[in-house]
Amino acid sequence: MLETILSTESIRKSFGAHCVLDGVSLSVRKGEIVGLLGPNGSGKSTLLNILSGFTPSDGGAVNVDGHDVTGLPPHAIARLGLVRTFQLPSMPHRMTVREVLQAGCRREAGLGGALRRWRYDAEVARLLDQFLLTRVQDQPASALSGGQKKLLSIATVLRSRPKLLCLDEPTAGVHPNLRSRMVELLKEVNAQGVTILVVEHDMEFIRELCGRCVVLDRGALIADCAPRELVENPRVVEAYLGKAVEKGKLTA
Ligand SMILES: Nc1ncnc2c1ncn2[C@@H]1O[C@H](COP(=O)(O)OP(=O)(O)OP(=O)(O)O)[C@@H](O)[C@H]1O
Repeated sequence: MLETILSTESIRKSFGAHCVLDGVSLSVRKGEIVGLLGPNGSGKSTLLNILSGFTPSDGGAVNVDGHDVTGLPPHAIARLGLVRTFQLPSMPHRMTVREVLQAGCRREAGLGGALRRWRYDAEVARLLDQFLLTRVQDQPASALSGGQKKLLSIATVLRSRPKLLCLDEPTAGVHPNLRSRMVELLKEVNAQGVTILVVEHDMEFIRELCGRCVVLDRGALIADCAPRELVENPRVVEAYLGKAVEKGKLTA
């Protein structure tokens, strides 16, 4: 039985009178790649924001690798091993791609100047190569394409050697060729021991990448199953389309 790396218990969140998360409990085991799915507005990003400390919940608890992180700020949660990327990564204007990656190392490994940075050059070069960014390493990070920014944001958070990587729509706006490469990359990252929770609408991507999916609808968990089982699940079909759907034709 694999150990649990992430669990949430009865997470609740409302914005004014709008209840966005209504008691969400889920868990992720070490080594898994789990897809977090749901129609637009179902609360996926809000849940990710709560897990990573960017938004306070109204109730419930979050546990990361045995630590109660409920209410902790993002940097404290990151130090415990949970890092995340954003749907629309923004990049600094005055830093090159390489400089962004060099600044991404974890505190205990040291951000402290040229000498220590020199020791990380090999790893930066490896990440640039792995994430197809070597050619653009001297360009301003803000000048990258949308897809390249997503790759850079994943590479950057990996510098802190996370235990759990949470991705918010990594393929949105990304060319299909790069999408396939992203599946390979994330599988490589996972094989190196990083558990992954990924919010995504692209069902093909989910099918190729994830071993398991959890589905949110109107703030409640309605499914926890293998990706191939999604089209068989009437609650999921109903949530996405509001009607029955031909087998294999479910799209998010
Ligand atoms: N800061 C906020 N203030 C008010 N309402 C918010 C806020 N953040 C999110 N919401 C609302 O909460 C609901 C869920 O939003 P959320 O972004 O979590 O959904 P999502 O499942 O990630 O959607 P999508 O797939 O479209 O990105 C939406 O109705 C949204 O308008």
